[in-house]
Amino acid sequence: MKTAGGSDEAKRRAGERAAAAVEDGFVVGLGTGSTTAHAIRAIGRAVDDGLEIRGIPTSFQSRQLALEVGVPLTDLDAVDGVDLAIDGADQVVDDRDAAAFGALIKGGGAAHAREKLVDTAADRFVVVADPSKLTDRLERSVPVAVLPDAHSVVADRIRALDGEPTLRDAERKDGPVVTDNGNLVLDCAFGRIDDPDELATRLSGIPGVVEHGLFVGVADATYIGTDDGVEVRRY
Ligand SMILES: O=C(CO)[C@H](O)[C@H](O)COP(=O)(O)O
Repeated sequence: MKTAGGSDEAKRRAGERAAAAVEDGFVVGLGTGSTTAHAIRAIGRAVDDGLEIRGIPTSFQSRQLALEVGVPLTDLDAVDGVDLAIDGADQVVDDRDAAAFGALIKGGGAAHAREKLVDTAADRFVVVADPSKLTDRLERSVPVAVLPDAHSVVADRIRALDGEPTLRDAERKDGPVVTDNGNLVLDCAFGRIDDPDELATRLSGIPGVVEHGLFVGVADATYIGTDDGVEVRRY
């Protein structure tokens, strides 16, 4: 599992703090990545101790981990709503004076399409992160999941928005990353993103784009694990 950036101890603190917010009877969105994995394991331990919840995984990875640790699973079609979603992020705007305070870039694990579906369906969406994810302005490449047939035309449209798209290569497989839903991923560098909301609208308007990794106005809070505690930002 990818663990780049930030200490695993900080990730564990953030994940376990979020898991502690899960209440009996909850339907919980289970995000993807190394930080959320700590939350899923903690939820699994709570289920062992009698907590009754159902989880909705956002990826093959989170589904497998949930099954391994005994978290009962369901899906969006089978529930009336999602009480809480817990998910990681690649960058989080942590400038209280910025209009985009709390905006995220996600998709480092190429799971952002299902993550956005589940995270936005939740009554409450909590981001779990370590301090390496915090930034004044978003500036990492934005993952854009595209229909396979559309990757070159979408890449042209990204260039027209002054972005530099790179088709994400797979590791230990020839060719590109193929997402859990059979899409390809363009990692799109835009430099510093001053208005993520506007960029998000433009990206969503490109035919062939399945979903992009800008999450603007979606998170309710971020739990930031540090080496000696957890800081909470509320939006
Ligand atoms: O968006 C994601 C997957 O698509 C992850 O949540 C994001 O990449 C953070 O992962 P990690 O907690 O391993 O740093």
